[in-house]
Amino acid sequence: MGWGPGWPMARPGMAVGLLGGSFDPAHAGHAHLSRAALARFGLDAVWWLVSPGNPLKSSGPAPMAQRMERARAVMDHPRVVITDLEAHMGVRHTARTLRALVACYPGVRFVWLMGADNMATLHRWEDWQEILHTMPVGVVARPGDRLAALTSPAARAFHAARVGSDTTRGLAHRPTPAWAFVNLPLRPESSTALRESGAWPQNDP
Ligand SMILES: Nc1ncnc2c1ncn2[C@@H]1O[C@H](COP(=O)(O)OP(=O)(O)OP(=O)(O)O)[C@@H](O)[C@H]1O
Ligand SMILES: O=C(O)c1ccc[n+]([C@@H]2O[C@H](COP(=O)([O-])O)[C@@H](O)[C@H]2O)c1
Repeated sequence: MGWGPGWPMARPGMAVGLLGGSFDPAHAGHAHLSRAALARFGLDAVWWLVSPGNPLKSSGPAPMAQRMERARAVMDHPRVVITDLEAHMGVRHTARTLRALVACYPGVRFVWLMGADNMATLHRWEDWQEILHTMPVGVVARPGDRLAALTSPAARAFHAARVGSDTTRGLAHRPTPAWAFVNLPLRPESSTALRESGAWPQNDP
């Protein structure tokens, strides 16, 4: 598996945040998280990894082309790149994705980004400890999930690796394991709410 045509460019030393997600559909909460991550973690770019399908979700998302189109409409920012790299690589488990990207982009300082809800369940992901050893992790507050994230099995297991809130800007350059939690003005948007409201096509059966 190697770097391919159409993949985003990144120079060694660049700090790049990776926001994996179902984006079914993308919404203003994702855009808010991305802008905040650029500022709070001192990132040069954020790449959205629009997932072929969350390994823990039983029903598949809407077709990739539809989700990519919506993502591009929601997030039009010079430093945010919308990608379907996991589909190209044929992977959907994050540990495998991160392994591949680190190998394909030597010298690039990646940070895995996620909302607090995902930090709360990280211990159920494949090779989740490896994720924390592969790159620093930046977690962004989400309504209702702050406490669950900060008391989660992953947070407890990696308690000593938590970076203070005053030093999050250099997160990408920290030795691993390192993770940071940032409290932002919370955004209530969720893809579930949009699907339930009928504003987004139902999943394929
Ligand atoms: N409003 C939000 N605030 C902070 N983080 C968010 C927000 N919405 C989504 N995220 C984060 O963005 C990433 C991708 O989210 P995802 O595509 O699953 O959207 P979602 O709204 O959580 O979807 P669903 O409701 O289907 O679970 C996840 O890490 C998630 O925690
Ligand atoms: O690797 C795993 O086992 C794993 C389990 C659950 C979720 N993830 C990833 O977490 C990201 C957020 O997923 P979602 O569905 O909450 O948007 C997305 O990139 C998923 O592939 C990964």
